[in-house]
Amino acid sequence: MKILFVVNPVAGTDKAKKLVPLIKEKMDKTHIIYKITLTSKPKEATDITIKGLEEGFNSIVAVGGDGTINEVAMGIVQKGYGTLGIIPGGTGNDLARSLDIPQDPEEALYSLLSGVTKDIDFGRINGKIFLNVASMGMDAEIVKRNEKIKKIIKSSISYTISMIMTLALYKSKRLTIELDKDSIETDVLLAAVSNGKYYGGGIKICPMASIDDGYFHVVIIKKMSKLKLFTLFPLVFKGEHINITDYVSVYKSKNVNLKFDNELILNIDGEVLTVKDSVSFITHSQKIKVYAK
Ligand SMILES: Nc1ncnc2c1ncn2[C@@H]1O[C@H](COP(=O)(O)OP(=O)(O)OP(=O)(O)O)[C@@H](O)[C@H]1O
Repeated sequence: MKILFVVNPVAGTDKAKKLVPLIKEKMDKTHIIYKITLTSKPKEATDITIKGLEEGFNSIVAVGGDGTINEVAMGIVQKGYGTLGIIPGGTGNDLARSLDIPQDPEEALYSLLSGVTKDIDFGRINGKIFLNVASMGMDAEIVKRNEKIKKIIKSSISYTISMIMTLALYKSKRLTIELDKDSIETDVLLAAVSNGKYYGGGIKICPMASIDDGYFHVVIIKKMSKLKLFTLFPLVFKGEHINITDYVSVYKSKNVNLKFDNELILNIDGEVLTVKDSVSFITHSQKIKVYAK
């Protein structure tokens, strides 16, 4: 094992940066060759990963949130080798949660050093990859709004505030959802293409999603009255919304194509992307090796 730790100093409003001394202290007690590199700008983690793999580091550990993990994974996918490690240092850390990686950074490091790995699926969309959840509709608007609010309120409560504001203001969107075996046209509040179970800081959007089964689970929440929405929404936190079958459907599919008028805001592993007219989510035949049990 030769490990490169890629630390995003701004992840989790500097939570990841504060983990550097802990990583040094614990790693110095081992005989493992390691290096710690801090990113200096967005997207740089991909280039750092590629360079690290070329220098002979076989394990690249993302120290940050889901955005950092995604960028490191992109480097591993581009090179076609290397094992991904995760030390949760972000705000939400939902992929770690979906993978049962401890939220405590020290425990996550020990778990990683035990060397157990798992091959996980990932999806492709417009040249990007996603490991956890790609979603659209109300929740993508929540993430977009949260990007503004978290600059003012530097705490995970910003997400709750964004959520309440969006619940009150959001209008549904007409989508045609093409799956392997079905095509559905409906007004949706939210649709989530899930590889992992959790997003948004622990919301169990898709309890039946399995990160290594080769499929996406697609959760579709249909248009409903605001009153109904306020009663149904709390159920999402525990994954109980899927029992409200009048409004919520779940499909299993290898590929998903969405068609819509004008623009759609997507939330891909916590990052916002705006797309036009249509977008496809494709399961990739390649897998990513991750330190997880
Ligand atoms: N040095 C840097 N300066 C500014 N932004 C950076 C830097 N390094 C990485 N980034 C960007 O920070 C963004 C957020 O990272 P990340 O998702 O890991 O943290 P988070 O948002 O706190 O956690 P989570 O997604 O789990 O809620 C990413 O889009 C990444 O490109």
